[in-house]
Amino acid sequence: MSLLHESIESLELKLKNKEIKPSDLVKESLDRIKATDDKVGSFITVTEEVALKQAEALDCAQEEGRVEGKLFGIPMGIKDNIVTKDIQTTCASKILEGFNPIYDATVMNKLNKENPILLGKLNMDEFAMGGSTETSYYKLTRNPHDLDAVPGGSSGGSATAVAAGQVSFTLGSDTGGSVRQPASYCGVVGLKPTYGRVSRFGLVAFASSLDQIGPMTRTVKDNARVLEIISGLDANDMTSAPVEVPEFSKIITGDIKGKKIALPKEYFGAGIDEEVKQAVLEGVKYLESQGAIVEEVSLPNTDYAISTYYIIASAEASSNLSRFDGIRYGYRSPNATNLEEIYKKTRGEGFGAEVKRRIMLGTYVLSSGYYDAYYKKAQQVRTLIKQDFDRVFEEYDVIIGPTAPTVAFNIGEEVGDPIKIYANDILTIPVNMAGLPGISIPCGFKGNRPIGMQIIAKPFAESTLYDVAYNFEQHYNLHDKKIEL
Ligand SMILES: NC(=O)C[C@H](N)C(=O)O
Repeated sequence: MSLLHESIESLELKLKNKEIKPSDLVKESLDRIKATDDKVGSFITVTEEVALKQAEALDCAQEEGRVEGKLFGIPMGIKDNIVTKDIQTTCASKILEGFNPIYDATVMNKLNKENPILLGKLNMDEFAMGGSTETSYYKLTRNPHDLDAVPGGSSGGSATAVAAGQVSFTLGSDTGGSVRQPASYCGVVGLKPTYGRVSRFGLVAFASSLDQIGPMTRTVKDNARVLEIISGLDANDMTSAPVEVPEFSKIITGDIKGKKIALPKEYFGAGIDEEVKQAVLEGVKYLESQGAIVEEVSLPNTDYAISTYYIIASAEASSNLSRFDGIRYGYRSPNATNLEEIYKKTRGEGFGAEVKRRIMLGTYVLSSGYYDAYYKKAQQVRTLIKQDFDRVFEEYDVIIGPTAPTVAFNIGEEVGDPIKIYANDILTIPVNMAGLPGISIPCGFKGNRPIGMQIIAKPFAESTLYDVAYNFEQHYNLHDKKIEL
């Protein structure tokens, strides 16, 4: 088994005992990227030079007995919509080609204090708009379990880099399922934290009332470790919450005796693949055997989630993306002869079709005369969706269902049909609308394509999610499986 298939905890021990050096890990990571990335396509930018330099410095520190930080020497990859100082950050868009940010996102500052090693920036749907990573301007990403399948999206590269054993962990971002759905398709652990748990400062904004950055890992404990590092109040993000950050990785017990699990009937109804449904229900049966109490509930407004999301998210996107005007960042059309043309041509040439679709939709629903009919109505429905969850959480600790209605689909199968792609998020979007934490963990296969189980909890109850997920991981463990590529 390669080092990159070991847990962060186990690597930490080896590094402390000087059995391995940070440069061994980086070398293994770079070798694996070189051997596999032309097949899976996880990376937009590989930061080989930065990684080797960091490894050299950490090798010296280790020599001197200074193995400091919770991620000392651990190889990581970051979704390309999280800004990294002096390292190209493209959001997988032509409009940001060659854009080198002048500062690090808060999550990067927090990670860097723990001494991990950055291997590069990961592919995604353009500006995180999509569910298959097929809207990237730069390249196609393939599912390591089946190269004919999409990896999911928008954090497709973040999922494949972990699944293919290219790095130990990655960060993704989740606006309507973009961490959990690719985690589900690629058989890794992906968490969307409670809205406000993690600072969004330096995450290129898509829909600010929904976006959260989340860790993608091989194991539940690795996930908890990364979350406890990146969480916390940040003066640079007024929506980050002043709540205590537990040491999640230390308090996981996996004890779920007496925990009440709710199964929403809408999450197992029409449109959900039979094998996906069965795998999740079997998983729930196992949790019941561990002492949990399982009951059926209803989340009656689930049906309205997708239409509501595409109004709210597009409205916010149309406003957020107005900053890409050819003046301030990245690409500027060479064909413009005056200011007006700079705006129009830069945006016309720089944005892809899906991004343009959302900007137009968002501008439309915010325009006077339509605001009340669409945007205001969507905000009202969002409240109803949140109230559905509030009611269930009065009695239950967690809600469980599939992460996505199906396993990964074929590359090219849905890309021409946005409505089909949007429908894949039916089980993840409501969680963003209500600001709740949700995690996807592997729970089976359909053929060679992984199935994900989603666990949802009350705001800031990530430790409850981790307990249930950790318990299940002792029973169903996918992370030892090495994928041949
Ligand atoms: N960004 C996300 O979380 C995914 C969602 N599929 C979207 O395209 O908006």
